[in-house]
Amino acid sequence: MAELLHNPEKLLKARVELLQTIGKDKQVKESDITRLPFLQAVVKETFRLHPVVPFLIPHRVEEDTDIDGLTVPKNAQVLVNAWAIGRDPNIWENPNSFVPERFLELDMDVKGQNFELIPFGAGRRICPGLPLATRMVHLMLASLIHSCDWKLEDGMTPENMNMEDRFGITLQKAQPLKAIPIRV
Ligand code: HEM
Repeated sequence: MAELLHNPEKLLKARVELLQTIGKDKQVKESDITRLPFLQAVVKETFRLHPVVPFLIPHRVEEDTDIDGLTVPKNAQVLVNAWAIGRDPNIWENPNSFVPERFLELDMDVKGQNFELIPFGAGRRICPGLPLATRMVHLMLASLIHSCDWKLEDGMTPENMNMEDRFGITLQKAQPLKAIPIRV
């Protein structure tokens, strides 16, 4: 929601997609999500810029492991910086910009097959809550956009919003978002 309010043209685009696909008077259902490619792109772009668990969960190496000539010794604790991977300029064009459209042309998802985008981790310890979480995130975001229009609190504009992240086990907005719903 913060990125959408920071980029109102993307919010409008997501809203138009919802209105054209679902209509004004029906509620969004889980089964509608596959018909909402722009909404899916918005969620991927948000996971890229603001991964919920920025360093994943710490892993311990079971045996000396060679990666591209670098030896990671047995018992080392490994943190995977998903936040930095999501903003790596060698991978992403305009890495710090919120451009959901980039995913419309990319065959890439968040299920651990594309190491450029791993908000749920990958491999045998990938998040087991992924199917539930992705359904709920899409459904909640779609419902918020579809049922209301949104504005920022007084004095706040898209340009002067603070979009910095605060790091911990989970990522938070450095300055919490205050958004005001407008019934439509
Ligand atoms: C948007 C929501 C969520 C995100 C982004 C997320 C992300 C993650 C990440 C990054 C990991 C670590 C993976 C790794 O280190 O390779 C993880 C682990 C885990 N997640 Fe989630 N998660 C979410 C929701 C959920 C939900 C809804 C559940 C349960 C219903 C859940 C249960 C777990 C469990 C049990 C683990 C530990 C798995 C293991 O170590 O084998 N997560 N999650």
